[in-house]
Amino acid sequence: MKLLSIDALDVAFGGHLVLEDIHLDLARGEIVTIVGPNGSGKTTLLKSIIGALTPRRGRIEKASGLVVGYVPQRLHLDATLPMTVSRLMRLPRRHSAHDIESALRRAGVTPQADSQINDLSGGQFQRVLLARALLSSPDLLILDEATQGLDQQGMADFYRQIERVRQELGCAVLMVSHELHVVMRTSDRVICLNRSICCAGTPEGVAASPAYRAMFGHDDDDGMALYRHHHTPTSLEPSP
Ligand SMILES: Nc1ncnc2c1ncn2[C@@H]1O[C@H](COP(=O)(O)OP(=O)(O)OP(=O)(O)O)[C@@H](O)[C@H]1O
Repeated sequence: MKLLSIDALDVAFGGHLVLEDIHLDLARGEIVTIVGPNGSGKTTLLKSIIGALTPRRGRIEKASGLVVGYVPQRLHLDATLPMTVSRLMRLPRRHSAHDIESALRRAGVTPQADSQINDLSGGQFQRVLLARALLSSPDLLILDEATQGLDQQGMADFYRQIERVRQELGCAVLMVSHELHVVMRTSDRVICLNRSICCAGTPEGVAASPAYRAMFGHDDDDGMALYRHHHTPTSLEPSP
């Protein structure tokens, strides 16, 4: 069943067309990653899906009652204002202490509810944002560069957590990432965006496509080696 169907979508800022003729379907339970250079329209596409931007043309159809959880690219918090984990989790809606605790656990982080946000590591903070998006038990989880600022290990751990969440909730995941090597291991499908969709398909198919190679060169060779290991149980498994 389709959760989301995007048809002939154009989005413009002023007279400047940022997304052109986007067609995209999402099914329950799949992990789809959008890759593309800076300014290629990735965030604009996610914001259009959550309804924060109005398209110039085209349609975005959502399954009836679709619940979307959104982890934004950045969350600017005033470092001088005290803010506890519990308070952040209750913005903008109140949730029970039990629900907050189970969302944090599901996101793989267990800070004390009265811990200060400013005292969390980058990885813990990203997981608190993920937990916040999980509070509504989403059918579709949307993440915009959720691993920005994390080191390689933190990133790999974070994406493993996303796979666990997908398994537990059965939700679809649509995410933007610049981490090509991790994307290749985690995603069912990759969409390569540069104002319009240049290529799309399985990670291996996209990585082999001329459009993708023209955009990203061959920097992903290590990542593809890891990816192949991942899918070839007889060869060496990638190191965690
Ligand atoms: N609110 C806005 N007003 C005007 N132009 C905008 C606005 N938001 C985005 N843009 C422009 O739209 C284009 C696409 O931006 P977008 O943030 O979607 O790209 P992106 O692929 O997510 O980039 P990055 O990888 O750097 O995050 C850019 O040229 C950007 O300057």
